[in-house]
Amino acid sequence: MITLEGLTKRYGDTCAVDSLDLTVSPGRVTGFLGPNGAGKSTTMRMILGLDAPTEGTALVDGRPYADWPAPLAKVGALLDAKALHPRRSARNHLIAMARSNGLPVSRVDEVLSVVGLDSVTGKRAGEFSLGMGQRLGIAGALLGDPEVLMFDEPVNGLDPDGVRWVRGLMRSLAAEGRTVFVSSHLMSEMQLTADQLVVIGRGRLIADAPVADVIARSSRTTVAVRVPDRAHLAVLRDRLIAEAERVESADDRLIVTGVPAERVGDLAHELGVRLHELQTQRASLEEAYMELTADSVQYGVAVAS
Ligand SMILES: Nc1ncnc2c1ncn2[C@@H]1O[C@H](COP(=O)(O)OP(=O)(O)OP(=O)(O)O)[C@@H](O)[C@H]1O
Repeated sequence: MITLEGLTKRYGDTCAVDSLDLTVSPGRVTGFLGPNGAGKSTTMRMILGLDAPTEGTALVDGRPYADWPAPLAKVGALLDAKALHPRRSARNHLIAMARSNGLPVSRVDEVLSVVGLDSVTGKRAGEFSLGMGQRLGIAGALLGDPEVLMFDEPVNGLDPDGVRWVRGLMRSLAAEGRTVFVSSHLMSEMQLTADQLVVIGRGRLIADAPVADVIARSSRTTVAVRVPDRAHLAVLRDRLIAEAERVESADDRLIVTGVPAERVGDLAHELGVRLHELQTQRASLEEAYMELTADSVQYGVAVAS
């Protein structure tokens, strides 16, 4: 488990992370989202003790990362896949990591096989493609068989097959009861991979909720109702207007925002209104995310929609 309390990092006038309170729980994949410059990498660096907080604490299972006697066996992380010795082979890179952290060298071949690099173990890291570098970085994160895993943009540079592989890996690590904390800008991928979402903007917490809740709360999630009888349609519309955020009508249809389909169905039943269709039209995570972060984007240009 990762626990952040009042975590703050200032660089001069820039507040990169602003009083962040957060618990990242085991047994699920937690997606860490936010626009460029939101403070995701800075937060992850502070959890790993690579940056000192200006205020607040970042604890892993109740202790700062550096206080664990074998940190790599507690937390595995991929922050920067390019941070490799260019002339060292994949295997030697991992052997050096294992030796300096008191981990068994026998684990090296196991993790190389898990990430699918067993055929290129002798190749120099400097000759690796971006995707191979990502896989080697992930191998390094898995080396200590840690309970907590953090990945900063792990699918960066991976082909579709690699992206699917990372998705399966994250899901299986969480299913084993580990804490998996992963940042990404790929919303479609996060929608498939994550159970819980943490969204930050300008260093502040915007949302911490299950993926399904983030989508359900989006104003782009609506309920479509088809009512064959016009008088019934008007009765149901008038009743819904009292509790919905918005009700639009067109022909024999109502499009309702802010009331779940179950409630619309119950109301129709109460009012004796016959329905021909009742369907939730869910927003995509991307739509929900764009709405949540609309006020927090620092580096952007207007896009005509
Ligand atoms: N070493 C540093 N010195 C000064 N400012 C920094 C430093 N590291 C980060 N920042 C600033 O802190 C803010 C947060 O940056 P950070 O890299 O954590 O964001 P991020 O959410 O990871 O962004 P991205 O999605 O672009 O990777 C930015 O304004 C950035 O310019």
